[in-house]
Amino acid sequence: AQFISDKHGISITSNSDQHFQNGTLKLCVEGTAPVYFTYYTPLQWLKYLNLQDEHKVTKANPLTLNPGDSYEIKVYFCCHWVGFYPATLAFEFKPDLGPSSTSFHIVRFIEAQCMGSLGVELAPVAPYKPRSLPAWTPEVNCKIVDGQPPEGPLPAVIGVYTYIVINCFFCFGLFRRALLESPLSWENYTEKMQLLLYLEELQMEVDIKKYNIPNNDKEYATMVRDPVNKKLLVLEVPGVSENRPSVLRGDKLLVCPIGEKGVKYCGYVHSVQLDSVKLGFSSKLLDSFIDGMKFSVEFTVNRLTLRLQHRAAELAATKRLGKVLFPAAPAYVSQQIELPNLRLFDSKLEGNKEQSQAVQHIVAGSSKPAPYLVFGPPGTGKTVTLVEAIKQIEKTQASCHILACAPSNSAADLLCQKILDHVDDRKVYRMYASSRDPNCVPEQLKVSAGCSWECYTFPPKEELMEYRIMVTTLLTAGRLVTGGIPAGHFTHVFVDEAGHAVETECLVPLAGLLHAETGQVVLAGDPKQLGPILRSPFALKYGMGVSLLERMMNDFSLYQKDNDVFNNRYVTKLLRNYRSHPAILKIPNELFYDGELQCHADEILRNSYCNWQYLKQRGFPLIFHGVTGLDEREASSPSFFNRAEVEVLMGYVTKLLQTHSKKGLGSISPKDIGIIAPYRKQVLKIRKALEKVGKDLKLKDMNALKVGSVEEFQGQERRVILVSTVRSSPNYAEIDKKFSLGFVKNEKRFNVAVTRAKALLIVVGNPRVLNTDPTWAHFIKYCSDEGGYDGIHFTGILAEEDEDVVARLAALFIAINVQVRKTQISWKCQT
Ligand SMILES: Nc1ncnc2c1ncn2[C@@H]1O[C@H](COP(=O)(O)OP(=O)(O)OP(=O)(O)O)[C@@H](O)[C@H]1O
Repeated sequence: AQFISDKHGISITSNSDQHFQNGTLKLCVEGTAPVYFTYYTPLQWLKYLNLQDEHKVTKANPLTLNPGDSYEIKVYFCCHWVGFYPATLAFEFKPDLGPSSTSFHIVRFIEAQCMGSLGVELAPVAPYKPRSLPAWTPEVNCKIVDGQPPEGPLPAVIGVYTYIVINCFFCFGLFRRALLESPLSWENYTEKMQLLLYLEELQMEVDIKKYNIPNNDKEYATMVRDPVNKKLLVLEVPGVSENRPSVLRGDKLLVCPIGEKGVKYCGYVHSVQLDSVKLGFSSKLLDSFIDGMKFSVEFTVNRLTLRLQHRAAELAATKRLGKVLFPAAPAYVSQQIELPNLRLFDSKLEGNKEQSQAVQHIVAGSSKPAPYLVFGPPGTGKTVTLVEAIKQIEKTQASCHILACAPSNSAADLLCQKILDHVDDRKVYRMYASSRDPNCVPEQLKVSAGCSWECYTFPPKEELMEYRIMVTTLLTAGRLVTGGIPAGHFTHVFVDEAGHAVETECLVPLAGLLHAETGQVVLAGDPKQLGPILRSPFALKYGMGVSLLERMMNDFSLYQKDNDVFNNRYVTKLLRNYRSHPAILKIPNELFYDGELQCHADEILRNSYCNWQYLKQRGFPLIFHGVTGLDEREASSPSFFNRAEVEVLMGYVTKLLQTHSKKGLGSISPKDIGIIAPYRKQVLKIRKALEKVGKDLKLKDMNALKVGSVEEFQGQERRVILVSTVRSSPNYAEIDKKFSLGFVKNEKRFNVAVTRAKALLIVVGNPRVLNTDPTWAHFIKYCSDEGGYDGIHFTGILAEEDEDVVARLAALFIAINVQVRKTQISWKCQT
């Protein structure tokens, strides 16, 4: 405040409060005595900004400003890069020119935003106004009027598992702590896993309550009728698509109309939109509903998934899975396993001894009852190894039934698609949960692999049991247990991306379905990629952040190296990367895999962008494009977007799609490109922009260009990957941490994002913000050293830039502990 305030009768203004006009800054003098204007300077070196005044004021050439005078300084901004450019200017004056005269300073902030028409189109629909809800205790002991659930099977009878929640609340300090602190063992397994689940649930309860909306004069919720299905009401829930709050199709919430006491209406979620949910209520509410009616809203934790995990932890004990979950090394070295001779479906695997041996061991069941582990860095062929083993078992073992699972729907879809390459689709059933949005089901799976996507009703148990291969997410596999599929029916359970799942999730397809002695479990994954996502700091502290795959690798000798070799009867480590150009692999290989990863990607494919005309450096198919955008939000949605990054991304997408087949460069279609962005809003803005690009280029299949979060890309690959990091202000780091969002300071997310590309990787982000994270700093330096840096000027040495400002403030005798407040005065010029 001290430095931005006008002083000694001098005021510094622009012609207009809001916008620069003709780039002019005006100094006005209103005092009674003359003042000497001695110096002005931007406090950072600004390549794109140029200040000029007629008198060419310097210390050696000061200008006398008399009362009533005004003096103009012209500000020129010239930049080729879209983005947001703030700067701090300091103006120095003296009351007289005597040698002992002390100068005084006035500081101004200016901002320039350089934007194209697309950026203008994507502007916030309304200024961001976060909803701050007061703490509120809902009425208890009300009559609940049930609503209309979405079509599909309702949760069947599973244990309720609530008793211990209360129990654990009161006894936590006494015996529970000892249990949590003791190492996990088969003896305490169920109890400890359940306790960790309760801790997680307690945190979920605390988190979700913050979103409850009271019904008072200031705060209330309103709903409108869904224009398509008049029996549904639409409730605005900003942030719901980023799990803030976490609400899925089939979940319930409670509303209470203003003035009504003692009754609440239960609404079932029929679909989750970006910032709203569609709810099914009883006709009692619908009949009296009028648009604009005021309600209180209570969100509830969906306990179904928790109950499935509790049940799995319990069944693990009753079904005696000790030998599976705590595998012992065999007491004696059993005879050499006879490995089957196999003709592989995917002939590529024949050239890789580790992969083909892993398939043989899995087919032979040589690790039983211990799980077989396939682990290794990205793109080393874990998924294809699993898929090959599934196909071989299906082909060679007439009585087999295979359950293939993954933590997410997109990874399970990928598994299913790969299986269908060679297996008759009448033998495969892709089972979806009712929470799955039918619009996200890949087209190929809509016409094969059962028809469950359409109506979410499942065939009778007997019919289901006839399918040779069942593909589900880990949690949806719980339906098979509920549906009474007997233990042992599935002879093999495969879990891909197992490192991404909480152990109790991974238990769901095992406990109750697997025969402890005869069943074969296969886990594939990479502990260096995305791990389990948890809310409770206690659950994390006491070990729930370690996946089953990681626990196996850490704790059991049969999965560890003996004399520097792994025993491939139990475990295979894959190290040949078949996906990416070596330049793309270099940083993750150095940072996460001790340089062990070897590049074996197909030469023609991996080099297919090495001569792309828009590369900064021929032969180096990586671009880091520095953009200083703004991380904006709109209306009441907490999700972020960055228009400047969308514009830069679209520039590249257009160039890519316009690059026709040239020498060494295949033509590319939207399905070969993927765009990864960390926030839902950015994903949507990118999709909107892509529609425009698709129209301009007259492309019909633009929807095939996948845009999604890192979670949606885990396990996926594309010829070209673009990454938008969005963050441009370091101030939001806490939000990212709290909600497990964003790229900064999240190594695993970084690792997954940069290892999806085969031939070209383009990262668009703010180098100043990313540079505060050592992993990103390493990556940006690498791109710059190899000539792959593009975009705004960036020295790469942030500390130096900061010191520069500090030094210059000091030089101006301005105290350096100023808390610089941004945008006191903000001019925007559009170019
Ligand atoms: N032996 C091989 N020879 C040639 N290509 C292979 C071989 N094994 C795998 N690939 C190819 O490598 C790519 C990556 O394989 P896959 O997706 O199975 O890797 P992953 O280890 O599961 O990766 P991620 O950890 O990222 O999920 C695929 O395009 C696959 O076809």
